[in-house]
This record gives sequence, C-alpha cells and structure tokens, in this order.
Amino acid sequence: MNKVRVYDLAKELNVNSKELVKVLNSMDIPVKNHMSALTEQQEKYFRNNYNKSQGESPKQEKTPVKTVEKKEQAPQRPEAVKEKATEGAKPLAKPQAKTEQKADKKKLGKKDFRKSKKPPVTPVAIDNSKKEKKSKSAYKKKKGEDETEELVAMIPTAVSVGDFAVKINVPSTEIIKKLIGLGVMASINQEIDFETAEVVASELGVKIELEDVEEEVAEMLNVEEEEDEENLIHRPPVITVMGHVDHGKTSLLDAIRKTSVTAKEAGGITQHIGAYMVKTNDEAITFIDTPGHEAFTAMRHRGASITDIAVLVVAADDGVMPQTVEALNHARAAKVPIIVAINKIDKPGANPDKVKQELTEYNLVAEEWGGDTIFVPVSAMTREGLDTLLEMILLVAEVQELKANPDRLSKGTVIDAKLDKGRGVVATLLVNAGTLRVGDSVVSGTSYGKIRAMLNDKGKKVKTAGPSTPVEILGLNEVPEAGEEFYAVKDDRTARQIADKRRTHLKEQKVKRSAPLSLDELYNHIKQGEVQDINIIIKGDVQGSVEALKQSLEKLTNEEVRVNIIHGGVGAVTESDVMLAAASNGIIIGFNVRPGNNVNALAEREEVDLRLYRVIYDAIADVEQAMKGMLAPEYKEVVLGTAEVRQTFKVPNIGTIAGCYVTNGKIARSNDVRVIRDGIVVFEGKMTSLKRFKDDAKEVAQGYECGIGVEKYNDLKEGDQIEAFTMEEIART
Ligand SMILES: Nc1nc2c(ncn2[C@@H]2O[C@H](COP(=O)(O)OP(=O)(O)OP(=O)(O)O)[C@@H](O)[C@H]2O)c(=O)[nH]1
Repeated sequence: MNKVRVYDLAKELNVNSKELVKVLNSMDIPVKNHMSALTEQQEKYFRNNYNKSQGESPKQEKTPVKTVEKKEQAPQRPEAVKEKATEGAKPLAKPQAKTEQKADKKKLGKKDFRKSKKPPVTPVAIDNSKKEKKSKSAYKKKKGEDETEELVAMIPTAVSVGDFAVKINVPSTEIIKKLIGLGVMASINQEIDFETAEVVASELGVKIELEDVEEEVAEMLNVEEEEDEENLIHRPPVITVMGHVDHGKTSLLDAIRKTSVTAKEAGGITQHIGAYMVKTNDEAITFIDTPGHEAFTAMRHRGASITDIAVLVVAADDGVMPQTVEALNHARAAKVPIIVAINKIDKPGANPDKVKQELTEYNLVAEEWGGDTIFVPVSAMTREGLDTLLEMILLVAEVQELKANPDRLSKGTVIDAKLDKGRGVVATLLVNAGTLRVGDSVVSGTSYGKIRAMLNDKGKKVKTAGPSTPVEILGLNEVPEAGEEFYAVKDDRTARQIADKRRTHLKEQKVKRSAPLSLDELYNHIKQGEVQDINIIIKGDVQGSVEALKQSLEKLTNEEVRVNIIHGGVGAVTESDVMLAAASNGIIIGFNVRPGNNVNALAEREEVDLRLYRVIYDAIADVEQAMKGMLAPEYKEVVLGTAEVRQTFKVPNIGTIAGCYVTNGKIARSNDVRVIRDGIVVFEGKMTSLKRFKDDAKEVAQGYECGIGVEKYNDLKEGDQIEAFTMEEIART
C-alpha cells in the first residue's frame, strides 16, 4: 500500500507543509513534520474533511455551540469516509521505502487510528483538546475507549531518570522511589530502559510509548521539503539487467561498458565498483553491475527502489526459461518498466520471433505486434544492437521524466560495501539526489563518517558526484548494508548522533517490526484496511497445476481485496521466491513441491508465510477461508528428518528398498514419508519398512545409514530425498 507523505500532500494542495502539519494535527492526525506519512485511512479522512473545512480554517471557532452536538452524533463510519473521500481523491502513487512504511504503520496507523474503535475526532472536537496539550515534542494524544483524551509521553529505548521525569512531568524523586520499589537502584543521571520506564509509568498512571527513531532521524536530517520544480534537473536512468542463467547478463554488461570506453580511456577500466555509467549521444545511463533479479529484490526488500528500468535478457537460441519468467515477475512486482534484450542473435539457432512469441504469454507484447514492450535484438559478442538498446533505454527514461535537485545535501543508496585491508571501509554509493562531496559527513544505518576520498566507476579520484552517479567512498566507520539509504548531513556530530540513535533502537525496531502478511493474520489486516492486495507466489510441480491454482485464486478477488499472483512457476520453492515474497509482503503457496535447501530457514527469518499443499482445492479453500477470517488450521505438518537415497535394491516379493543416509533429524518407523526428486514431491505415503542392516529399527538418527521401503512405491531412485513427517494438531486461536 502506498502512503502519502505530508509534503506530497502539501504539494498537491499547493499549501505550505508546515501549515499542513498544523491542519493535520488539528484534525487529530498525529504527524510530526513534512516527512511524516499518512495511512490510507488518515489520508481519506483528511481529504474528506479538509475539503469541507477548507476556507473555514480548521479552528472552527465560529461554531462553538455545535461542539456538543457533534460529539453526540453517531460516530462517522469509516465506510462513509471511504466513499466520500474517493470521489475527490486523486491517486497518489508515490513509491515509498518499505522501512518507512513499516515505521509509519507502527506509529501512526496501528496505535492511534485503527485500534481505536471510534472514528477520528472531528476538527470541532479537537479544538477543545488543544488546550490540554502540553509539550508537543514529549507528548502525543491518544484516544481511549471513552471520549477522554490521554496524553502519551514518547520515550526513547533508554532514558536517564532525570529526562524521564521531565518527559512525564513527575518529580524525579518520585521515580527513584518507584524504582527502588522495583528493586532498581538508579540515580537521577542513570539510564533505565524502556521496559522499566513503562512499569514505572504505569504505576504512576502515565502512558508512555516508544519513540519512533526514524521520524526523529528524519527531523534531524532535516530532509529538504518538497523540491521546487525549478531546482530539478534531469538525472540519468538507473538500469538493472536480469534474465535466465547463461543468457548473457554479464556479457551484455561488459559489452556495454566497453562500448563506452573511448580510445584514450582504454585500459583505464580495471575495476568494477558495483555500478557504472556510460554515455551515448551525450546522455548518461547508469548500470547496476550486480546483475540478476535476486540482487534486485534483495535491495528492494531493504527498501531501496533504485532501478528505473529493467533490461530483461533472453537468449535468442534458448527462449523463455523459468528464470526469465521469475525475473520479469520480480521487475513487475516492483513496478519497473521492462525492455527486452534478445541476446545472442549472432548464433546460428537464434530465433528472435520465438522469444517474442513466448513472451506474449506473459503479457510482454512487442510494439510491432501491437503491444507496448520494446524488444531489441542484440549480441553481446558482436556488439550488434547495443547502440539501439542504449537508445531505447533513453527513450523509456525520457517518458519517466527522471529528475533530481543537485543543489542539496546528497542522499542515495548503498550498492555494495566491504572492508578492505589497506583502505578500511569501502562503500559503493549511488547518489539519488543532491551532490555528494569529499569531506561530506554521511550516515547510512548505523554506519557514519566523513568522506576521505571518492573514486568514480573508472577508478579515478573525484571531488563530487551528482544524481544517478555511482561512486566508491572511503571514510565510513563500519561496513554499511547494501540496499541501505545514505544521507549526507551538515556535520560529523549529526551523523554520529543519528547512527547512535539507530544503534540503540535497533533491537526494538527488530522486535517491533510490523507483522508481514500471513494467511492466519490476513483477515485482521483486511479488517484494519491494511490489505487491499494479497500478493501470492505459486510454485507447482507442473505448469498445469500452477495455471489452475492461479486462475482459481485470482477468482477469489472481491470488492475488498484483490488476489494478485505476482509469480508462478514450476519447481521447488527457492530463496529468490522467499525474497520476492518478503519484498512484496506476499505469501507463498507450494503445490506438490518442497522448499529447496535453507529455504525454510530463510522464510522463517523473513517471516514469510510459506504453505505447502498436495491438493489444489485445499490451497484455494485456505485462501478463501483466510479472506473471510475463518481459517482454522487444525493440523500442522512437522518434518522430523530427511534421508538421502544412496542406492536402491530390488527385493523379490517386497519391492524396491532404498539404501539411505539420514542427513538431518531422524526417521521413525511410524512416520509418514514423501519422496522428493529435484524439489518436487513424486510420492507421499507410508513406510513399509525401516531397517538398520538386517534388523528392524524404530528410528534412525542423523548420520546413520538405513534401508527404507515405501508402501506402493517402487520407483525410488538414487539421489531422491525421503522426508519423514507427522501431522500435529494445533490449537485453534
Ligand atoms: N554467441 C554468443 N554467446 C554469448 C553472447 N552473450 C553471451 N554469450 C555466452 O553465453 C555464456 C553465458 O554468458 P554470461 O554473460 O556468463 O551469462 P549470464 O547470464 O551472466 O550468466 P550467469 O552470470 O551465470 O547468470 C558465455 O559463454 C558467453 O560467452 C552472445 O551475444 N553471443
């Protein structure tokens, strides 16, 4: 869901951001500054009421008598707000970093608006509450179940007793006394953590909430307000090259890089810095040098949407392959325009039309065939078509009107970073806006420092780097994470303060991360208006089942939620599927397939809901039930162990016995088993025998060999995985 920031809204309404913040606050929409984002509901509520109150001023002093009347009125139903708001509302499709969305969800949406059963207070009611307001920075208002307004103090993860006292307006001696009561001996200058503060506060009858570090940081960064159109200049497009393995991504990037090397520069290019710039017809294009959709989605998952255009490479002699489809779905999920480069046209078996034909099935239809996708036949080897490809990139970029203000403190994204023995932390940054300069103080996540030296993509020392320029910088104190944003700030102190603030908050941030989408929680998300799109990734054993599932699931779309199949493919669930789900807040449905190595662990870490089914109907029913809030899974499958088939034996009258090695967990005779070949479930059933050498065994542990027979299945093959599992009942929630 895209959220709108105050400055976007201000720009649209042609009002000053600061004024708008005041208006929003007066409407009980607790925004702090121009960087604050509104939830969709808040935006709708605002639009509805702003239009009405416009001109009257939000203070509403003219109608004090009505205060009582309004309060007694039946609460305005959110549905009504929705209907009215949509009439005049322009779509505001601003892409926004995921981290920001999360921060927003955490602070504004859930706490102040959605959980409250009452509708937002009307501007009339607010005016009264204003009188009660104390220090604006320390408090925010919170509506309880009754009409009384509660004041909530915002407390950081760690706070000194003295500061805490000031924030909650209670004498520090009182706090020290309470702390002693809790067995905590702390002086006025000592710090207590948020949890302790919370206990003390509740004993004193004061509500506290954890400060939102990113909002504070936004304030410290003093990010420029809306950019004046006149300050904006064209910036070069940033390109990521994607495609199936061996279709020529790396060759294409290398060929493009060499194309741009003029004679005198030749030999000058010795290093790769994670991104490079080329010039064609005097226009620059930036290429991200880590090709592939995995890297792209990993970046997106971290909140970085740096790619303006995706080039999808398809080998003309091979055609559309599984990762071609995967790549195009990753680009689509990120709403990035796609240009198709049909590569290897020099090869004898090249058939560009076949590629075009195959891609029509995925709604990429060539312009010459009546569609709107640009296809460029190229050869990374002979360099044929490369100029046309670059021209087409510029053409698509022109439509996008990519602009940035070069005259401001720089911000952008970390593309890559490492620790170099001789040079210290080396980070490749892609400037997104502003101009980065040697000597600038920068901060990225918890890493900060002053730029000691800056090198361009050709390894040359440079003093400045403008929008869309990749540079390598030296001077950061620790290795920042790829995909993290960086900001140049006014001085070292600010950079350090921001990094420190983040470091202390890091733990809580992780814990407080808003829950990603899961079928179990789906209905709650829908009810709270947080979900309008269910993004699903389907992996199946054969194309037919993927297609059938896709169509049936898409049919579940109703007025409230749309079911989007963002990717569907044949084969095991992969890490890249999990990353796509994580970056798109989606869930994964596997039909007759199993997750590949480490995939379960990754899904768990990223909290991606990964569901595996053997019956199509079950998958559809689960999603359907989840949409209605009726999902009540009663059984959960528990995998207990896996064995690898090393050898097979034919035993007369018994059938095939697999000589296995237990690779993890343990296999018990009572377990059910499934046979997995190349990530696909080929059989599921019962065990007929489990033996250690000649003896029957109850169970065999990891690291031991055993013989396994599977009921009614004699097609066991070397290399198969035998997975042992049981079904466990789980309590309804
Ligand atoms: N004939 C011909 N061969 C090409 C062309 N482009 C790439 N190749 C060859 O195809 C093979 C794979 O190319 P890569 O550039 O490594 O492909 P890739 O997509 O980057 O592969 P991964 O990095 O493994 O995903 C190499 O042997 C290249 O030499 C081309 O235009 N024509």
